[in-house]
Amino acid sequence: MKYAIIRFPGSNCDWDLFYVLRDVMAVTPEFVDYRETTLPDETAAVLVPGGFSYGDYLRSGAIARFSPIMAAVKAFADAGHPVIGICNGFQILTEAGLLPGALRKNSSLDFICKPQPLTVTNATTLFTHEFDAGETVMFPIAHGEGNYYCDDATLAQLKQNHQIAFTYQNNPNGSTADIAGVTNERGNVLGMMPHPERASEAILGGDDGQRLFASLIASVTAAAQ
Ligand SMILES: NC(=O)CC[C@H](N)C(=O)O
Repeated sequence: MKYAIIRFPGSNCDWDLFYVLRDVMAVTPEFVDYRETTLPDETAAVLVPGGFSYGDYLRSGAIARFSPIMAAVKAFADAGHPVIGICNGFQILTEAGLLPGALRKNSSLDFICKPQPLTVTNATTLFTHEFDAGETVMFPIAHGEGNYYCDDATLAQLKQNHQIAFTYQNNPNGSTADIAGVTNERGNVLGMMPHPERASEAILGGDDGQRLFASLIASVTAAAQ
């Protein structure tokens, strides 16, 4: 089983994810170039990393969504397989229509880089079942466009379908309803602005992020049996 990490021009958290998957979680990651049109054989999950794809021109993720690989990512998600987008990956997945809502500039208009306490709002997803519901975890954020927006009707749906996975305790960027991470309605696609891959070893200040990857790996392993 492989964990496909998509690399766009300007991705900069690709190695962070690769390192955590291979060296901390002991699974097999593989980089996939944005110009590819297919995912590697035996891909069990797709991870869209953080960064500044295409220099964040237009809006973050607005150009990356047209990359050749994105049709394969969409087909993979449509088939019910797990896809996670972190930071710029979240921005790309919303631009691609795989997740509801949009990411706007932080309300302060500043780039914000600091650890954030989050509440695990839904601990039953493919990506969060190793957490306890309502638990506080610390993940860093590092973004200029992390201000999650959706309209009232979408927010009502997100709440009704339990699609809000993580919320900020001290909303740093103006996000609607303190939302830090959401899933699609089916629950197999997660996007989040905070970085679990930068919180997966005690030496980095905390290892809460490991349980997100452990959740994903357990879900993928169970599905393969
Ligand atoms: N680390 C990231 O992916 C953040 C970059 C992101 N494109 C932004 O909003 O600034």
